[in-house]
Amino acid sequence: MSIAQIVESVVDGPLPLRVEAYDGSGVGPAEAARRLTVATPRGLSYLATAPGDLGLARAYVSGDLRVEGVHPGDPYDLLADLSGVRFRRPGREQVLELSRMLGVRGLTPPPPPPQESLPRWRRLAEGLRHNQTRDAEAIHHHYDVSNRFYEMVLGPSMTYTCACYPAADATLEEAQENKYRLVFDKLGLRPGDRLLDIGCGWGGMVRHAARRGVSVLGVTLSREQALWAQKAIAEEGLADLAEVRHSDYRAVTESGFDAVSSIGLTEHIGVRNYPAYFGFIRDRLRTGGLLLNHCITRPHNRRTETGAFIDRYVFPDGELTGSGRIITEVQDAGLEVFHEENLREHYALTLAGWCRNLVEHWDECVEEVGEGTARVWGLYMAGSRLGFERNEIQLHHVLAAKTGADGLSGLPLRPWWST
Ligand SMILES: C[S@@+](CC[C@H](N)C(=O)[O-])C[C@H]1O[C@@H](n2cnc3c(N)ncnc32)[C@H](O)[C@@H]1O
Repeated sequence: MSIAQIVESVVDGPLPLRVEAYDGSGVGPAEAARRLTVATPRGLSYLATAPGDLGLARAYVSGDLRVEGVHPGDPYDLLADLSGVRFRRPGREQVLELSRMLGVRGLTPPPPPPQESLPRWRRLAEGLRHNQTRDAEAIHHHYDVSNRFYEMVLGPSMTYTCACYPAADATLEEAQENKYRLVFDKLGLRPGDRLLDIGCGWGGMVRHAARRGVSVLGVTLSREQALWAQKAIAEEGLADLAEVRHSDYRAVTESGFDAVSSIGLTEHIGVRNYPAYFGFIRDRLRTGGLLLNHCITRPHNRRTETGAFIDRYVFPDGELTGSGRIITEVQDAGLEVFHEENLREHYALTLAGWCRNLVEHWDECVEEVGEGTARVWGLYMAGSRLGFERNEIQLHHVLAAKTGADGLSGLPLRPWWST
């Protein structure tokens, strides 16, 4: 049996792309726009031993799975092709043949632990996630890759979250500026106010607010981000109003803020920590202060991990749930929700913009971080774009107030910002 025959036997329906392998076999339309080549036995073993996104990603990132017809900085079309393919479980004959080809005894995964020990094991594993040391390591893994690399991918705004496109043909830069304007306006900020921006990245929101006379404290767990942001603040002469700290947000003790912005942090927190997280924000706000929480969500309210590939290669320990769960937790922390909106399609456009940047600066990016890392970023950004387009993930803004005991919010009767 050839590798192509094994592929053919596990694919349900026609293949939209051509697949070839090192044994000389091939399957799928010869004239297809995209071609995948399993170039080595190692590639085959990655695909066979970790079926699904992780095996595919391992083989692709290591170069054992070669791709023609897409740029590695933007493999969107390849992922769109693959997302239409339905797989069947391989039969016993195929598994034996694969085992023989790879020289291993059997590819069947080890049996799962007995049912009764599963809940205990899960509780143990969850307990190990999201302590301050492990969170610091996870953030270091993703955000301290290289500031120069992020400059090339994110562009001058150095903003690593969903933009808000005023029109479909707006540039990424315009859309990021518009997002900061939207957050600033939703929070009703005025000169002299105090803002706390948790998970501040390279300080985009911090500088936006400080330029408008607001006194801002930003915190990030990434040392590289903090150093970059501190330099940018000094160069722009904003040091009187703006401070970026390299710190866990949980270490902030100041309170009485007029507003808190959290842009792209909630994904890192872990759902079971939401009560502590929103409670922390409540305690930092003055009575009447506002929170704007901007985060990636699921279209349902179950707690989900981000997927094996993203968890292993991109964002360790990320977790997502739905906007309903976020709103429930905000309310249970004692805050009053005034508004929420979904910017799902804006994130697809943002990711397309980042992929365009990665393609444009590909050689320099590879030189900066190595081809494997550059490929991981291309893969995860293009895959995330597809996820937003297909409504597998969304992006929600939740605006809430710390309303006082008298119930007076002091807010205008209708939304006070322009969309
Ligand atoms: C997706 S980035 C968003 C950065 C920025 N808000 C932006 O829009 O570009 C997430 C940020 O959350 C920060 N972060 C994650 N966990 C944190 C924690 N426990 N304490 C402080 N910052 C944290 C990361 O360091 C990073 O700056």
